[in-house]
Amino acid sequence: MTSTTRAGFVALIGEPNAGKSTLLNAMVGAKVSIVTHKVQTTRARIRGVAMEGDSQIVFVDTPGIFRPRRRLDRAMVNAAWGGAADADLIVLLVEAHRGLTPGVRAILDALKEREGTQPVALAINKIDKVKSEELLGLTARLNEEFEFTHTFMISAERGYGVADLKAWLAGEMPEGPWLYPEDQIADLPLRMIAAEITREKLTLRLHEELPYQLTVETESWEDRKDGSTRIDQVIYVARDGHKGIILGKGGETIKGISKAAREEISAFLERPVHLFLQVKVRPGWLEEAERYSEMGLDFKDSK
Ligand SMILES: Nc1nc2c(ncn2[C@@H]2O[C@H](COP(=O)(O)OP(=O)(O)OP(=O)(O)O)[C@@H](O)[C@H]2O)c(=O)[nH]1
Repeated sequence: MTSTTRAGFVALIGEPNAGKSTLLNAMVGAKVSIVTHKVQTTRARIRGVAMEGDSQIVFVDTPGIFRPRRRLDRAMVNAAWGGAADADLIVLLVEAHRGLTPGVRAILDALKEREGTQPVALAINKIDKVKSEELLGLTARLNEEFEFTHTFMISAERGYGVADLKAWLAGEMPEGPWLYPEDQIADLPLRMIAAEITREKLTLRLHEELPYQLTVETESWEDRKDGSTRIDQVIYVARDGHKGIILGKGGETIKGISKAAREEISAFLERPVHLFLQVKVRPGWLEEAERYSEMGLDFKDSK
């Protein structure tokens, strides 16, 4: 008998400090932990990919959903809900010892407006901090407020209940082919951030000259024994003329972009980086736009 593969997106939401990063690391593995605390400064939304049996679970980021402070954050709020809206499933993380705070209430209100769009599971985290009677009371109260598909009681830090949650998520993912090749999973958030940095440098350098139909993909990633990382990226444009703009006279423009991007990626990874950029014309780019938005990169609002 052949087994069926499953793949889908899960949005982990909750107040700051609820334990999202800790839970993510517990489900995905250590590599993401380097990224997660810095990832909010980027617009890349994929925080990690977990495999469980034949299921691939892609965790999407929801940066700063509930406390927009600056204008930039506003855009992130939209992006964040975008992430949640595209997700097959939402997991709301609530801290056991803090319970139904005004922040959690605000999230529940937002969820209620979207009720029915997708299943929402409740994960009460940090259960190591409370007594079981309190936990039962809180579970009941939260379930009165919102109709959760399922309630989990976990300690992300100690690992209690994490395997159950992960197994359940795996079973809830829609049937379909995996979204990412298995050998790229560990690096995926890094790959996306690196691509996003290069894209940002293109934007800064080219301003309004920047072709709207443009995308950056990290094609290969190699952590070398000498402690450096080799990254190959392709900048895809829709027309030949766009390629010329990006290269600049004698390749001056792309050189400048490459240097700026390399420095920032290197600072981000905290290791030396060798960055190789290539510009390719891909006329069918627009038709593929859908694919990129699936990957969590939203080109429309970044013009
Ligand atoms: N006692 C206890 N502490 C936990 C548990 N899970 C996470 N923490 C702690 O809670 C704090 C916040 O955890 P994070 O994973 O950074 O929370 P977050 O939701 O990603 O926070 P933001 O990045 O601010 O949104 C850290 O100090 C964790 O060690 C748990 O199950 N039990």
